[in-house]
Amino acid sequence: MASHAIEVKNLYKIFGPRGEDYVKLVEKGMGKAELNEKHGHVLGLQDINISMPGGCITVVMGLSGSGKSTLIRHINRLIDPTAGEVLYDGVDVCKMNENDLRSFRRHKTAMVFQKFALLPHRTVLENTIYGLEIQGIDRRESEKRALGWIDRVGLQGFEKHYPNQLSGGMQQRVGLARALTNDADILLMDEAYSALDPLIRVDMQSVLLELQKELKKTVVFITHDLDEALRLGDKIAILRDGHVVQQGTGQEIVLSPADDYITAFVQEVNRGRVINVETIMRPLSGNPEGLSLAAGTVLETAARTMTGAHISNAHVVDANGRPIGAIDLQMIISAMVTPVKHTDLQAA
Ligand SMILES: Nc1ncnc2c1ncn2[C@@H]1O[C@H](COP(=O)(O)OP(=O)(O)OP(=O)(O)O)[C@@H](O)[C@H]1O
Repeated sequence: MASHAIEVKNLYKIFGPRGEDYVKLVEKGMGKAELNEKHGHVLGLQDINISMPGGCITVVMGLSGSGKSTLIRHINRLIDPTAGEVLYDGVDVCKMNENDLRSFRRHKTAMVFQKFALLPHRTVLENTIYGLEIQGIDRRESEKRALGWIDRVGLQGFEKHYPNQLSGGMQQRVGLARALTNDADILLMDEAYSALDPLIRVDMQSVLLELQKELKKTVVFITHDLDEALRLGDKIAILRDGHVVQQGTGQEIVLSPADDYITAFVQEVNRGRVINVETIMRPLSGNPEGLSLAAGTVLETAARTMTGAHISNAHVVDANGRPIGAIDLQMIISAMVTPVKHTDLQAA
């Protein structure tokens, strides 16, 4: 069975008329600044290798100009690569002929944009139905589907409203309903929530997570916000100057940042709300002691539960209630405190 995974392999994008000529130089170590200075070409992406598992949310994050948008646009080939492959279910999107590409874009991918991209003169229903209309789907069928999604994103009662009658969060819900209506396996979300107020943004993250539990789409979500990445990402890839600096789960990145760039990103993170008990537990030796904590419990909750019960030992149990490890308050507190960097000590 197809996994609906996306594999990005050895992907390069060098902007400029003769990008291909410079791949070798970049492979040999020429960086973005030098390529621009000496050859007037812009290094957009450099040797990107990311597996985006089917049915999971992969977050691509990085500062402005790091290559996030360039990368996501390769997935539906709005941008052609200079070298490399983007495989979907094993087929290279970069080698598809025009017909296959059109069909892939229309049926397999849907995009949600930061600026909503809603048509102002169309109602919520008409906006949601738009993609189906283009596909020539029967009006009654497409209306039924669109109304179902409008309902699922919490906009029932607003079907006849126009975009300018809706708040930003509601407009983004329309964007999401429209994207879901065409039943694509891949959902591409480019800074989709970045323009929203913080509370609405968290609200929209919850909507996505709730829907994803059931829909299991292959979501590629671009953001420059680490909290958002940690909340949404089953997997996170962090870009800098067009290359991947680190990829892994949020826990892996917060616990072992690959370099100073990532350390700076993760420094402000509330580790107690990100790291799970099973990430730091030690193997059981002997009978399970103290409180029982479910795997998936974050450290902050574990600490609160243990201190509330005046018990400093606990064991972690899996979904079947089987003990899988042991933990104590000291381990929890150590993991919650950001490690002091060597350079900080020297500066002190
Ligand atoms: N069409 C283009 N021509 C030349 N250079 C480009 C083009 N598109 C992007 N770039 C350059 O490629 C690099 C990556 O840009 P990209 O827009 O992918 O970054 P980003 O991480 O999405 O940034 P932002 O968060 O600001 O959108 C930047 O240096 C950018 O200037």
